[in-house]
Amino acid sequence: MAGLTIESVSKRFGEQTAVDALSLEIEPGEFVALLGPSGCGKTTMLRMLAGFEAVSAGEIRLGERTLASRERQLPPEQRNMAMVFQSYALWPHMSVADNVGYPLKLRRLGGEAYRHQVAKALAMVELEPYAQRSPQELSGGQRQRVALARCLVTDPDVVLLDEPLANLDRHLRASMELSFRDFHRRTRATLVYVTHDQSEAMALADRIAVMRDGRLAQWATPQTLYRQPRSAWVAGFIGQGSLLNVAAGQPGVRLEEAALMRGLAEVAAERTQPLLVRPEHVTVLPDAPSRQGLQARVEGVTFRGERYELHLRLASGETLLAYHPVALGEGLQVGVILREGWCLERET
Ligand SMILES: Nc1ncnc2c1ncn2[C@@H]1O[C@H](COP(=O)(O)OP(=O)(O)OP(=O)(O)O)[C@@H](O)[C@H]1O
Repeated sequence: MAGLTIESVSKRFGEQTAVDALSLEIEPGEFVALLGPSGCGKTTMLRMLAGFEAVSAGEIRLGERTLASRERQLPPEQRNMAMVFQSYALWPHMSVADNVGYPLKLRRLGGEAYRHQVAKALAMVELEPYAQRSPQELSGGQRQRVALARCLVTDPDVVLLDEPLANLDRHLRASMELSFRDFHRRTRATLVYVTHDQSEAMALADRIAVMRDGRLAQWATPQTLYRQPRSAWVAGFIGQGSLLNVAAGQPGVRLEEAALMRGLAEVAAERTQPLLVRPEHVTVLPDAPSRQGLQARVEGVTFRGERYELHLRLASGETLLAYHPVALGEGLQVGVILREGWCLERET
């Protein structure tokens, strides 16, 4: 199997740059998410991988083979990639099996080889019992699995997915996340998955390319993005947390409790290093008689089932999000201890 290389790829539509010198090195069999807000260029990047859009600059390669450069654009059917769209685009008048086999018919495959490959693809998404049904007789999740089987039937090197769960309700999305992971484990296909939903990207992908305005903001595992986001923008996009300024540390450094608490005690003018504090690293002391830690006021309380989210305001005026096992009254003065924080790049 071959890896997918995206090297300094740009796409311009007239004056507008939709993708700006993006580079990614994707391992064979890797599950990669392109994540970012609406308009950041995710779909344009996917369409350039598929061959539906030409690149304005840069190069896309699968192993040693150049798929796209300024001089050379391989047509979609010669790339051995398959794409799954948000709308499943199934033929309503064909059975599930015929829908799945359609790409094979286009390649003029018939007989036993055809039947075998359709059966294998249906088994991959656990839809064998539904082979003779029409797509109208299936649930949204099952239709999505038919679309997956149809893209798998030709044994593609790379599967491209454009917000494949966007049309499903929340409950179904969660169960489809599990079936996507399962699907990936069984096929070991290289998957490139476009989404604007960070929790979906975190749950599914081996690595995530976070995009902003056509550029790569960070390229890392979900764990690294959560624990070591490069900038305040990435931190704000991934998970929950608070941004404070501290007089300690430098970008890319983790601060432990003692250094962090000292750095926060400084006057505002000295506190120039932006810092991310995740809510699970905040300890709230509701009735600290010694007035330990920083002082804060409870401004809002939200019940989240297994815990409460506290919206706190520090004496400095900055806001801080914390988790707490029980509800606290709004307006209550509390002490807070920040057990760790992550120093971010200063935004330019
Ligand atoms: N064919 C086109 N002609 C002109 N501009 C385009 C074209 N396709 C996309 N764009 C512009 O390029 C930018 C990136 O669009 P793209 O669809 O790739 O974003 P996206 O991140 O996939 O957004 P969404 O999540 O909303 O689908 C947008 O500003 C969009 O308006």
